[in-house]
Amino acid sequence: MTANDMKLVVVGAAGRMGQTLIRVIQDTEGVTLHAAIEREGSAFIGKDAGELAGAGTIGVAVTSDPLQAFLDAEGVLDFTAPDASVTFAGLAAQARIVHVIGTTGCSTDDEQKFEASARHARIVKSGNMSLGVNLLSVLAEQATRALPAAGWDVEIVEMHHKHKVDAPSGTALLLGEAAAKGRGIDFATQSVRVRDGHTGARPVGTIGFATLRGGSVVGDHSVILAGEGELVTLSHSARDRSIFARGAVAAAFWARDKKPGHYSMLDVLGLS
Ligand SMILES: NC(=O)C1=CN([C@@H]2O[C@H](COP(=O)(O)OP(=O)(O)OC[C@H]3O[C@@H](n4cnc5c(N)ncnc54)[C@H](OP(=O)(O)O)[C@@H]3O)[C@@H](O)[C@H]2O)C=CC1
Ligand SMILES: O=C(O)C1=N[C@H](C(=O)O)C[C@H](O)C1
Repeated sequence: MTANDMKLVVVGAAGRMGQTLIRVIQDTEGVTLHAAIEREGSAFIGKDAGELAGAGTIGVAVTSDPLQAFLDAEGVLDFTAPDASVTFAGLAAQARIVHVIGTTGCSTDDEQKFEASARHARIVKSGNMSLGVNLLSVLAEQATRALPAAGWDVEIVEMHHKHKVDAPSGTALLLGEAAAKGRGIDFATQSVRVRDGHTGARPVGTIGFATLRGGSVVGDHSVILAGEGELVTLSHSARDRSIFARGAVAAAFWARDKKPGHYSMLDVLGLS
C-alpha cells in the first residue's frame, strides 16, 4: 500500500460480488480496501473483511456505517440491491466520491435518483462491468445496424445461477438497448420480455428475451440474429466473477479525476 493508493469501500461485502471485489482489490496495485460494509444486524459485522473473502487477515473489520466510511474514502464499489444502491448513491454524493454501481434490476425511479446523485458524485453504472460484454454490446449494435429488421429477428438469451433475483439480467437489457440503438428503434416499446400462451406471430422489428436460471452459472448471454435460412449468434460466457470486479476497480480508477456525472463502462473502456 502506498500513500497515493485509491481508498475504496466495498458495500455488500459478504455477497458473491462483495467477496470477489475484496480479493481483487487485495491483488491490484494502486488501490486499497478502506472499509467493508454490510447492513446493520448482519452476522458479518466485526469480522475481518479479508478473512470473509478468503484473502487472509487484512485488518479491516466489516461495519454498518457507510457514511462514516465514505467520508474518508475516494470510491465505493456497489453490487448490492436497488434500494441499497439508491441510498449509497445519496451518501456518495454527500461525500463527493466515485460510486461504481453494478447492481441490476433498478427501476426508472431508481435511475432518476442516480441522476440526481450524479450532480455531486462521479457515478459509473453498468449492467456488466466486463470488457468482453461491453465489446459484445458494440458488436450487437453494429450487427443490427447492418442487418435489416424486415429479414432479421433479434432474440437475447441469458442464463444465470439459481440465486439471481432479477430478470431479464442487466446485461441482457444492456445488449437489447445496444441492438435497439443499432436499429434506430425505441427499446422500451419494442422489447418483448416474456412470452406465454397463444402469443400470435412474432411482431416484425421487436427484440425478444428468454431467461434461464439454474445451478452455478456465472452469466451467459447470446444475441441471436435470426434470418431466413441463416443464424448469426454473438455470445459471451463469464467463467469467473473476477472479470466484473476487475472492471469495477478499473472504473473507479478511471473516474478518480473526472467531474461529477453519470458514466458507463463504454466511457471507461473508450468504446462509447
Ligand atoms: N454489473 C455487473 O457486472 C454485475 C452485477 N451484478 C449484480 O450485483 C448485485 C449483487 O449480486 P451478488 O453479489 O450475486 O448478490 P449477493 O446477494 O450475493 O450480494 C449482495 C450483498 O449486498 C448486501 N446488501 C443488500 N442490501 C444492503 C444494504 N442495504 N446495506 C448493506 N449491504 C446490503 C447483501 O446482504 P444481505 O444478504 O443481508 O441482503 C449481500 O451481502 C445483483 O444486482 C447482480 O445482478 C453481479 C455481478 C456482475
Ligand atoms: O447476478 C449476477 O450474477 C449477474 N448479474 C449481472 C446481470 O444482471 O447481467 C451481470 C452478470 O451477468 C452476473
